[in-house]
Amino acid sequence: MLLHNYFCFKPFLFSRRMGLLQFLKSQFLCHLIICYVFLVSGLIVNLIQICTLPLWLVSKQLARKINIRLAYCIASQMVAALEWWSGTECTLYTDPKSYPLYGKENAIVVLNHSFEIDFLCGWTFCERFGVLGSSKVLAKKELAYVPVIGWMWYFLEIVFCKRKWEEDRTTVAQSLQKLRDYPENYWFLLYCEGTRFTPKKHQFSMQIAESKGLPKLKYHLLPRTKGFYVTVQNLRGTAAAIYDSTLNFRNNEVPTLLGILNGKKYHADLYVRRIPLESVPEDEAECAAWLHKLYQEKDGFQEQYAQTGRFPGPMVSPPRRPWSLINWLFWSCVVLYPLGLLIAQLLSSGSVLTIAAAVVVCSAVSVGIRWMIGQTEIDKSSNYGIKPAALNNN
Ligand SMILES: CC/C=C\C/C=C\C/C=C\C/C=C\C/C=C\C/C=C\CCC(=O)SCCNC(=O)CCNC(=O)[C@H](O)C(C)(C)COP(=O)(O)OP(=O)(O)OC[C@H]1O[C@@H](n2cnc3c(N)ncnc32)[C@H](O)[C@@H]1OP(=O)(O)O
Ligand SMILES: CCCCCCCC/C=C\CCCCCCCC(=O)OC[C@@H](O)COP(=O)(O)O
Repeated sequence: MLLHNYFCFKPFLFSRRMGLLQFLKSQFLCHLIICYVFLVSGLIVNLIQICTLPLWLVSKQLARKINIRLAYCIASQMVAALEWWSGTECTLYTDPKSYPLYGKENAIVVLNHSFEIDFLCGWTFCERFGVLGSSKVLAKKELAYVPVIGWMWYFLEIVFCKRKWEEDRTTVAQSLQKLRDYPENYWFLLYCEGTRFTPKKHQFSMQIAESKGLPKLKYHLLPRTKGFYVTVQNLRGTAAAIYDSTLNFRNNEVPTLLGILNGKKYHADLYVRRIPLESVPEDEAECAAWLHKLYQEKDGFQEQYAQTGRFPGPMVSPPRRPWSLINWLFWSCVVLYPLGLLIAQLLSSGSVLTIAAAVVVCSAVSVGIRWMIGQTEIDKSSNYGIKPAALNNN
């Protein structure tokens, strides 16, 4: 019961209306198994990543390729939870001429930051276009310390920022330069809003828009232009295009990672416009103005979605691939078999002390995972964007 409360799930009673599978998906034991597989296999992968360190000195490109596959082992488990466990559907609205290029070139993805699982939907599209292991992001530094994902990112050469421009201007540019000879295609994700959308942050950022004489946005925070400019300048000649991506969910749903774990099915719609990188101005002020205009257009697309329930352009549903499920089944076998043996041994030992110790370890794992899930929750979002930079409690 204690463990159950940590996960804050609504108690489910098996009713005739609810299928057996749906009932199973809502069970705490299933969640515990999924989280256990994720955590233990993730830590094993982190350990293997550490073992690749000497290889970086001998063959950097080989070390990168190995780490791309290792990262896939972790990230695709979360994608499997979304597409195979919860059955969430992902529809793409895009120009059919651009479609064949997705996954075949390096690109900078500009995405709205309004949903707790927007990063996971991004990952799902990465998986479907074969760039999941290599995908990158400009992430806040705090995420580097999150076990499994944050540690994996270190080996993936993810670009971290402190959201303090005086410090970021050199470190971000240096990290981006290192990606110029990356051996496989990647998408570099940039949340130009810099933080997740909340009504308070929106109000604050619109005051800034007003003070700058910029039109107000209804569905986005005012974009930060410096990270965009530095990314475009440093990836020019390497990235072919900007993928301007606007995400929303059907039926005004507010998706969460806990919902996914609970087997709740959502329907994500993503509108993507491919914009050749050469059409982004090289001059910093013009580049900033270009980004502000882009966000005004994105706001228009969200307005259209709110009014009509769809984005412009033709729809396609890139098919889900079996690899994320196969990867999950593989890691389940690897880590559940020894766990089964251990539990059998524990029970046959009959030692109350050992069983109590096992329960304590199990509770600690649950609390750890709950903290990790908390990183995705908007009500635990930082104060960034509502206070002067010096007072930020990231
Ligand atoms: C076909 C399919 C296509 C697509 C599929 C979709 C996606 C898949 C792609 C890839 C997936 C890969 C990975 C996904 C996995 C996980 C990702 C998870 C999470 C990571 C996300 C984060 O951590 S977001 C937070 C970190 N990132 C950023 O902040 C990026 C944006 N920020 C910037 O660019 C900033 O400029 C900065 C960080 C570089 C520097 O920060 P600083 O605070 O110092 O900012 P500025 O100097 O820019 O700020 C001052 C200027 O901003 C104006 N402004 C606007 N609003 C405010 C406000 N509320 N408060 C204060 N200031 C504000 C201000 O006026 C200043 O303007 P100037 O004109 O003076 O610049
Ligand atoms: C197989 C399923 C396993 C389920 C258990 C998964 C446990 C969760 C694991 C890792 C969670 C960490 C993921 C990191 C991604 C968080 C993305 C994010 O949204 O970051 C917020 C950042 O942009 C802005 O931060 P603020 O809004 O300023 O604060």
